Amino acid sequence: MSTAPLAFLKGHGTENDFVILPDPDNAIDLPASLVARVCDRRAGIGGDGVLHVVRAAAHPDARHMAHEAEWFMDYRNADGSVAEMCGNGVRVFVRYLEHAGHITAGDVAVATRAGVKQAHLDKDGDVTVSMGRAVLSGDGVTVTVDGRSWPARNVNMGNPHAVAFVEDLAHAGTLHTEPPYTPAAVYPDGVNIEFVADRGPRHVAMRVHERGAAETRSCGTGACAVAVATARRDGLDPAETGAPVTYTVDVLGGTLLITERPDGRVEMTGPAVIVAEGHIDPVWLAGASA
Ligand SMILES: N[C@@H](CCC[C@H](N)C(=O)O)C(=O)O
Repeated sequence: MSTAPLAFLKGHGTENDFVILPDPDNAIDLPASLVARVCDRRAGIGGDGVLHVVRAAAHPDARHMAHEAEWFMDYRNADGSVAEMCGNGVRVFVRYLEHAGHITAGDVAVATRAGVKQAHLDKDGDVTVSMGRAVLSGDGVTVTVDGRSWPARNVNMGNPHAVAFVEDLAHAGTLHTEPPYTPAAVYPDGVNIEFVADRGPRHVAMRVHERGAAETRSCGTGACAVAVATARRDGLDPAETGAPVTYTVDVLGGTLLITERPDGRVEMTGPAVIVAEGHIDPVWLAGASA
């Protein structure tokens, strides 16, 4: 276990917050227990997840993408589990690359476990990410909270989502624990569950219970899943009309703009903020790694 001081940054995207661990050569030993300790809001730094920043060529999960993207977002949930993709995380990852002097404003490709994502960093600080295509399938689940049940649409954005339309976001309850859903077999690897309420034409609000992190104040892949599920509910499909469809998605920590293009690509635009940077105390690190 390493006991050298470890550089970290703290960042957030619509208050989905992350501990950023720059590690270009993939030299850090990062077991799930250490990720969970780092993300602990009382005994650690605190975050919904870790953005482990590694050169694609240096990571076995990303080497095959190194010809397309220099950097790999090795994403970990707060409980230490590995996730395929994180939408808010990609925006913060891009903001970090600029902060560290690796890129300037403009276009950048980021390797993720859900493939290479093209991003654009605006001069005003917003980041737009081409998130790929949403895959909707019929085999959703029924989600239950406090005696109320809703059918939830199954949407895959590289990671799994179940999208439930509710009358009132308060009906999602406290979300301290994962809402029960049936049948469980639909999501063998777990699922992120979004609760959605209408706010106006092409405008919704959501809350989310994230796999591996409990309720968070935002989920970028979740907002994309919500926008596409809402478009279909509203009878809108850009592939049929040839016109892009944009939804405003309010999350507890801000607002994301989600556009689905006629070719099926989903784009997400939102803020990305670096809050602080420092070093993890080597003594704490040795204890946390033990
Ligand atoms: N907050 C993220 C999603 C992070 C991963 C998710 N919890 C999972 O396990 O799939 C986002 O902004 O997309």
